[in-house]
Order: sequence, then structure tokens, then C-alpha cells
Amino acid sequence: MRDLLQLEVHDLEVEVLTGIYSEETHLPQPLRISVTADLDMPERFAPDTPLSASKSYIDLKHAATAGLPKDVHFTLIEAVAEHVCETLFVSDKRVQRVEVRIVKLAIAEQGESIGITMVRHRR
Ligand SMILES: Nc1nc2c(c(=O)[nH]1)N=C([C@H](O)[C@@H](O)CO)CN2
Repeated sequence: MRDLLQLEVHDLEVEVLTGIYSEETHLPQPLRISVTADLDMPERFAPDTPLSASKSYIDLKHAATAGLPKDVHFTLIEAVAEHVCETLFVSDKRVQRVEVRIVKLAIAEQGESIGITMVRHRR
């Protein structure tokens, strides 16, 4: 089995224009987004191995925050997850798989978490 490195960022709260219903189409709403990216990695990380041998986890944070367009309405949160996946695949060919979990915070009634998890593999 191949070794892999998983970069992770969890529980980012991001305002995104998303939703099916008319009351959701004008104002951004809060989503909780977590991202895991599977990366090819070198044979070994030595003490002096530079960051270029890996990938900054800050890139994941950027893909799920500033990298999301403010002026696009995403009908489904699936499309938000898709955008995050595409950003990471395009940014680095070593990224082989991306998992994005999105919880739509505004629809919780008693603290439950409602949303999706998308897993995409590089095609
Ligand atoms: N799989 C999905 N189901 C639903 C979504 C969605 O984005 N993906 N969105 C909605 C509505 O926007 C809802 O959250 C508004 O309360 C319903 N189901």
C-alpha cells in the first residue's frame, strides 16, 4: 500500500452565498468547513526537509475561505465542496484525493450538524 500524507484543516467558519430557497439567495450564510487532502510524499522527511517537500496546510485554509468567490451563488453546498476540491487539485499535482465536510450552521434546531461530506479523487 502506498504511503500518504494527509493535510487537514477543521471547523473553519465561512460565510458563503448558498441555498435552494429564495430567502437564501441574497445573503451569505455560515458554513463550517473541514478539508483533508491526501498528498504524495517523499521517501522520508529528515529534520531539515523543507516545506517544498510537502504542502502548506494554509493552502487548504485558503481554498475553503478566501479562495471561495463572494459573488457566486452556490445553489447546493455540494458545489461549494466541488470548488474547494478543484482549487486544491489545480494548485498541486501531488494532491490525489480531497475530502470536504460542510455543515450548514443556520439550519440546526437543537445543535445537530446537517450537511455533506464529498470525497473526490484526481481524475
Ligand atoms: N444535499 C443537499 N441538500 C440540501 C441542500 C444542499 O445544499 N445540499 N440545501 C438545502 C436548502 O438550501 C436548505 O438548507 C435550506 O434550509 C436543502 N437540502
